[in-house]
Order: sequence, then C-alpha cells, then structure tokens
Amino acid sequence: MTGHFDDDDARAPRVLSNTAVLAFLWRQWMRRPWFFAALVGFTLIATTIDVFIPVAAGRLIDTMTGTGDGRHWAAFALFLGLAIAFNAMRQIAVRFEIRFSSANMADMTTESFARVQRFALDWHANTFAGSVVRKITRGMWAYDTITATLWFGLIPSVLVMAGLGVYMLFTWPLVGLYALCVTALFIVASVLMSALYVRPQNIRSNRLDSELGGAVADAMSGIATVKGFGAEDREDQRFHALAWRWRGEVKKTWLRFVNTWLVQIIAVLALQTGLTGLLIGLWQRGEASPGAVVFAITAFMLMAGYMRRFGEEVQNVQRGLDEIQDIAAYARQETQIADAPGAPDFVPGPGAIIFDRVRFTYAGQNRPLYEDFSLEIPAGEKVALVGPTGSGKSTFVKLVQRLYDVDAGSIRIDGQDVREVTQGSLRRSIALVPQDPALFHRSIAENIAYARPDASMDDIIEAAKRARAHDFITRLPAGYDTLVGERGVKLSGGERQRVAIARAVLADAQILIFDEATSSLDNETEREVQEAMADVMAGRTAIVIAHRLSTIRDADRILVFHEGRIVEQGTHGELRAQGEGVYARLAALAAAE
Ligand SMILES: Nc1ncnc2c1ncn2[C@@H]1O[C@H](COP(=O)(O)OP(=O)(O)OP(=O)(O)O)[C@@H](O)[C@H]1O
Repeated sequence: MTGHFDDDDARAPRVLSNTAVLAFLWRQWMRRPWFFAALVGFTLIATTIDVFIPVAAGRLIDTMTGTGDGRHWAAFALFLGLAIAFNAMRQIAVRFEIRFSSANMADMTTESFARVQRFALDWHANTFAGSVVRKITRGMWAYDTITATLWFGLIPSVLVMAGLGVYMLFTWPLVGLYALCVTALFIVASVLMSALYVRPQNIRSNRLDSELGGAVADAMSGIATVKGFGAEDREDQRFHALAWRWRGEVKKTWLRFVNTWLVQIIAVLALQTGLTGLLIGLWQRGEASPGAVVFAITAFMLMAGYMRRFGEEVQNVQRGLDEIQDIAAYARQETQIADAPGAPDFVPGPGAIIFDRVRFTYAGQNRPLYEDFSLEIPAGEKVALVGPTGSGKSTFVKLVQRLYDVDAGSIRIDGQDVREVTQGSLRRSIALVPQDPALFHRSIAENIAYARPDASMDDIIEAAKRARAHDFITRLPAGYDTLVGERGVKLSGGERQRVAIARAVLADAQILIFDEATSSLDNETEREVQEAMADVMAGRTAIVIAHRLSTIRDADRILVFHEGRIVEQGTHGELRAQGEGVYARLAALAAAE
C-alpha cells in the first residue's frame, strides 16, 4: 500500500555508506567537469613540484659542501623557482575551486530544496521542518569542507608521501622501504579508524544536531502557544535536556577524534625516530653525504608534516561525509507520490469527479478509512460535506488533490485518473481555500496572486473585492504591498481566510474546494463572504466542507460523512424532512444555537 513513508529523523535512520556518499559528491563535481579537471590538474602539478622541493634543497647543500657540481646559484635558482611555481599552481587551483564550489553548492542546495519540496505531504507531517533546514545547510557547508580538504589536502598529502617514499626507495632502499611501509600503515589505520570507529558516533551526534534544529523550529512556530501558557521555562528545560543529550554524543565523538589523532601521532613519531636513526647509521658508515642527510631530513620533516595534516584531513573529510549524507540520502529517496513516467498534464474539463470503489488507509492505521467508497459529483454540482470530526471529510479533499494515493479503486476527474496525470497540473486545476490558510511572508498582492503570478494589479484588486478583502487591505499601512509576517501572522484569522478566498477567485479553476473557509468570520462578514463564494461557484464544481449549516444550506447536495462512509445524502430540505438521522440532529442543534 502507499502512503507509508517515514523520514529518518525519529525512526529507523537510513545511513548511507561512505561509498554511496562519495558517489553523490562525484555527481556534484561532475556538474562542471572542465572546472573540475582544471582544479585537479593544477593541484597535481603543484603536488609534483612539492615532491621535488626537498630534492632541490639537497642538491643546493651538495653544491655548497663540495659534493655536487659547484653550481650553487643554479641550484638555488632551481630551489626558488620550484617554490614559486608550487605556490603559483596552488593559487590558480584555489581560484578555480572558488568558482567551481560556490556554483556547485548553490546548485546542490537548490536541488535538495526542490527534492524535499516534492516529498509527499505525509513525509512532511512526519518530519521536523527545523531538522530539514539543519540537514540542508549542514550538507551545503560539508560539500565545501570535503572538496577543499580532499583536493588541496588529502590527495596531495598521499601523493607527496608516496612520491617521497618512492624517491627514497631508489636512493636508499632500506630507508625508502621503511618510510613507505610506515606511511601505508598510517594511511590505512587513519582511514579505517575514521570510517569504523569515528563515523558511527559522529552520525549519532549529527542526528541530535538535527533534532536540536527541529526543536528550535517547533518551539518558535508554536511560540504563541508557549507564551499563551507562560511555558517558556518548561520549553527551556525541554531544550536544555535535548542540548545535553547532544552534548553527551558530541563529547564522545570528539574523544574518538582525539583517540584517532593519538594513534596518528604515535605513527608519525615512529617514522621520524626510525628514519633519523637509520640515516645516522648510514652517515656513520660513510654511505650518506651531508647533502643526502639534509635531503632526507627535509623529506622527513615534509612527510611528518604531511602525515599530521593527513590525519586531520581524513577526519575532516569523514566529518564532511557524515554531514552531507543526509542530503545524499534525500537525493536517493524516491518521491513518495511520483508522477507516472511520461504522464501527460491534466486537461481541465467541466469538473466531474468520480470516486470508484476507493479504499484508503492512512500510514500507521490498521483499518482503512475508506472501504469500497464510490461517489459521483457531476460537473457544476455544489456539494457540501458534513459530519462529525474525524469522519473523513478533509481526507476526501486530499484524495481529490492526490496528496495521497488510494490503496484500491480509482479517482477520476473529467475522465482522467488522478494517478495518470502530472500532480502539478492536477492541483493547479483545483482551487483550495483551506481552514487555516498559510500565507507567505510576502506582500498581500503576491499572496493573492500565488495561483496566477502573472495576474495584473487590476485582476488582484478585482479578486480581493469579490472576496470582500479589498476594504481591509486598503486600510493596512502599505495596502496591497503590506508584508503579512511568517505564515500571515500579522493578519487576523478572518482576514487570512479572505486573502485565501481572493487567491482562489484569481486561480479561476473549474473545481473549487472550501475547507471550513468561513469558520473564522463573524456572522456579518461570513454572510458577505458567502455571497462572494456563491458568486465564484457559479458554473463550477464546488466542494464545501462546513460545520455551520448556514454555509451549506444552499448546496445542491449534502453528503453526511460518518467513519469514512456517506451515511446520508440529499438537499437540506430532503434531509431535514427525514426527521431523524445525523443531519437532522445537526440541523436541530444548529437551530437551537
Ligand atoms: N496524516 C494522517 N495520518 C494518519 N491518520 C490521519 C491523518 N490525517 C487524518 N487522519 C485520521 O483520519 C481520520 C479522518 O480525518 P479527516 O481529517 O479526514 O477528518 P475530518 O472529517 O475532516 O475531520 P474535521 O472535521 O475535524 O476536520 C481521523 O481519524 C484522523 O485522525
């Protein structure tokens, strides 16, 4: 069945392997292959030059101590030239990297945003918005850390270590062999410790880091409730407990980093003491010139420096891979409600809706809400859905919009199965006025024009007038340019609903859905808005969910829902005439009010 998709926040976390995360990164780098080639090319040239700097230093000393050919200025020029060339190449590589990475980061983040936006409503219902924010931003910066560290640090470090080791192998086989073995062991141990010892703990810390983000966002979005109950202290304590859980995990992670570092330091010391000892022995026996000793010492210092850096870099890369893994997982996660391959756009028609033997179960529920549910709404009909809370009215609307997929049966609009057309085109053909419309922190004009961004100002004003919103909008400080605050908090509930109605008017869709659209209005305004709604509904199919009878009395047909079934249907007059039944009871209660 469909509809079962939990995010990795609270339950069964999905952790990708390092290889899978690296494959994701590779795709990011391949967005700009030429830039990538330039970055890698210049870095490799710089690294090769770096390997020869100790060789040049050795030659310079030999020319001065008489063991070389005596051309010390030439040797000096070579040494200096290499140093300059090395830095020049690095500079060029870094300048490429700046352009390359900033563009990739912008693209990667946009792609993550686009993907998460397309995840089903249910996924979002199960996921903390704040955690998603943390994951996306953390992933963005992790990309930067990994790319810079890998290409300017880690890979050059390995190459220099290997290059110097091989060079020594040819000069003094024993010394070279020792250096190569110790470095190889060092590299393998560092990588293994990072991947097997540090990573699992680091992922635990990251999960708590996301939870912290989620907790802040959750409290902030419910701030009115927090304040309303004077519950700041309680929220502080909740947050403090979570922050300390995070602290516990992050402390363990850092300790594991330090333990790995300790092992690395021991390896570096082993290399240095071993090599210096070996060289002193060779020099004593007259098998090494002072220049050779200088070369070796410079090389060891360089190698030790690289090893120390390598140690840090492996850890930084691992940290980066752990931090980017969440968005890499998003990129692999299938969109839960996907358009069928090659699905055509919905072709709007007169607005006939058919539910054909539909079965639907919410994720986590063991009983279907709808079972063998069939219903036909002819084009142009105005149906009202009534029934006790939890009886499945809003679900009906969500299924029409294909926010969930049915388990069995089908839903067809104007002869087209909702699963066989693109979701975007389907939803753009349905104008919805929700109970608690979320507005964007943009101007009122932009909010009204959300369904038709190209609408002219005249169209927007006309729609606002029809929704009885024009008067209050013109009284606002900046009129139609007034910003409404996050989710529209700067407007009253009734004002928000009227903006949402204006939005639906402008959408000019053949199917209109009003989900408790007038529940926050006073009687006077409600009457006005109902007139507006009746006006807008003329000639269109309309589904109106309402608790207040006044809203539905004029419907062509009233459907009474009870536990996912339609238990009664008919016009207001017909249902009233039945004398008893759910509707008659509702009507009697309303009359008594
Ligand atoms: N995302 C969800 N996951 C699991 N169960 C859900 C979900 N949304 C709704 N339900 C359950 O499905 C049932 C029908 O809910 P629905 O929102 O359709 O009812 P309603 O008739 O619109 O209620 P109200 O009048 O209170 O808005 C309820 O029991 C509800 O708890």
